[in-house]
Amino acid sequence: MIEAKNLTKQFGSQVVFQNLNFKIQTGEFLSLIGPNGSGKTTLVKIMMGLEKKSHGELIIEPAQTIGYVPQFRNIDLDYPLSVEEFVRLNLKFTLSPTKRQDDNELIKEILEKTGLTKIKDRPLGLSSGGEKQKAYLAQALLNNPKILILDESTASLDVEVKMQLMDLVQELNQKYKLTVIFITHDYELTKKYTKRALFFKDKTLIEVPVKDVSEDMFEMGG
Ligand SMILES: Nc1ncnc2c1ncn2[C@@H]1O[C@H](COP(=O)(O)OP(=O)(O)OP(=O)(O)O)[C@@H](O)[C@H]1O
Repeated sequence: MIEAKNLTKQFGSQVVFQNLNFKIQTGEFLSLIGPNGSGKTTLVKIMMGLEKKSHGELIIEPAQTIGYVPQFRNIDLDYPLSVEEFVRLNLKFTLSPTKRQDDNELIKEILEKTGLTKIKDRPLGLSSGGEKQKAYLAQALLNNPKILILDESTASLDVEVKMQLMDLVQELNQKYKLTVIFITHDYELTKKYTKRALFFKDKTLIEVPVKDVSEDMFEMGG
């Protein structure tokens, strides 16, 4: 479980958000929504220990490791690594043959889980947008996370490809009780895949059941 108590973040005199109070239960699939600049990325950075909170508390059990899938960015056609080599980048280098054997097993399992086994030897640069994004997802799964954060990971993918990626994430959520936090500006995906939204409004965070999520919550700006 993740719990925030009066969590506040300021950059200098600029208050990004104040007095956030929320709980995220293990195995939940929820969206984190709100206008540009409302604090979504800042909040997940605090969760990942990359940014410091200003006041309040954020409690995450130590065993709840976090995997992070970034926004889709295209990769050059001549990028030199294969899909499998790219996924391996997140493994720690080891000289131990036993550890290497375990790593090989792990990579095999992750490629299988993410549906990348068939194309593992293909140059990543020549893979489709959806396949590239699955490779980022596979990297995020390497450390056996209990919480997966998707940071606008479906933005700029075709609708069908977005759905395929989200179907895969949903399967992982259900099979492994993975907690999924989906940062998004996509109304349709929020409605289809998540049960609940945390909505940034007026520098605070409101908990909204998915049936009450409306399109105007996704309007850009502030
Ligand atoms: N390191 C920083 N120093 C100063 N201000 C920052 C820093 N990081 C973020 N901010 C500011 O904090 C606010 C929240 O930014 P954040 O990136 O968390 O918003 P967001 O909701 O993720 O936006 P978007 O939907 O556009 O990605 C913005 O006003 C941003 O300019």
